[in-house]
Amino acid sequence: MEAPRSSETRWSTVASSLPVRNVQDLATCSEELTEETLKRYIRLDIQDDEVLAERSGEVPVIDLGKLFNPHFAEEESARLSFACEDWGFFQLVNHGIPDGIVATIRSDIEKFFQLPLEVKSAYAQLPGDLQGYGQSFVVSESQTLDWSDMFVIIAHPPQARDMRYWPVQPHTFRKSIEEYSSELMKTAHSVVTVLAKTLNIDLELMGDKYVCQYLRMNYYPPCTTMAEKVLGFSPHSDGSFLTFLLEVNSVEGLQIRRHDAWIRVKPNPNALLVNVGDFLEIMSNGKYKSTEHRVTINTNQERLTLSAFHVPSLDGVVSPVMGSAEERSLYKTMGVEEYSKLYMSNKLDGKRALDRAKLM
Ligand SMILES: O=C(O)CCC(=O)C(=O)O
Ligand SMILES: [Fe+2]
Repeated sequence: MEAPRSSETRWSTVASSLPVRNVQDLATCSEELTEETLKRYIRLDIQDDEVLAERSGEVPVIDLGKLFNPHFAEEESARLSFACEDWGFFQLVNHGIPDGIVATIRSDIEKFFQLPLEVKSAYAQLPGDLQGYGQSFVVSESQTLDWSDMFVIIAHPPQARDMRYWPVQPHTFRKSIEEYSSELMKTAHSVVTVLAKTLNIDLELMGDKYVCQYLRMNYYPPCTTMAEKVLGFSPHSDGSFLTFLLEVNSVEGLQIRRHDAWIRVKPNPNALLVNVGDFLEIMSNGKYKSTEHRVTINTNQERLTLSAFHVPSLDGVVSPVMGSAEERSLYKTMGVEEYSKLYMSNKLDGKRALDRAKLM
């Protein structure tokens, strides 16, 4: 066992979460699925939301190979820039992570969540820790709960890893996490290099070198009785710089907020779904948008995903970088740790952390 590292202890002061019932287990215990237990998950506010199913294929598709091919680079970079400005989301194809590595991590994640609860519980979150097997952040007894379980580890930088959370079952898991993580670091670096150019920001200033990578495996069990009244993940924007989502089993569920409605995202098994996080919105002075999104639940199919959050180092500071001397700064300069605390506490008072970073 390794000693806790400084970044881990620091994160522990950022957040602490209340323990709640395991959702995967609850979903399979039919005698427990009473109105009383389900009450904590029901949302009265989502039935009237407009969902535009017919637009699910519209998320921009960006080809990483083209971004580095002299024949296409200019045009593809412009499309990337448009995607970040107008959508805050894009499907990244030709992303360079070998098929075998993606296939193994997909099957390891499926196998992990199939393990008995007692086995998974060995990785339960320690009090105040963001890492481990458990639920999304819960701050009060009255908070509406998400219909999902998750498993979070820090994968990068290697010295920030806490091996107590690295699963030993299935036996290939540690290796597949390690490989996926390091391939994704390369892919992310390529994307950040192009984004820096589109924003005319020095790559050094993008903080890419000091980024931490959090891997969060999400399990959304089906809800046989009232799928349309619960959410797997309540609406939020990501407290990251960039997020890279791998849809592990291609079961639909993610929705993006767009023009006051929700757009369903059709899973693309060959792509990584990338989104702009709050820190990139701040750094680009609002040019690139950290878009709200949520996850809905199916009646009979489970959804599995892997989110990789690329977050600036807690020691860092994020400030808007202006394109010209005339441009007005729209966001405060925020310490990453200070912002992360705001982000974690926003469920308490319902105010978005990003709005509090705005200068108005
Ligand atoms: O699982 C998904 O589809 C989305 C997960 C997500 O939004 C997140 O992890 O921040
Ligand atoms: Fe998210």
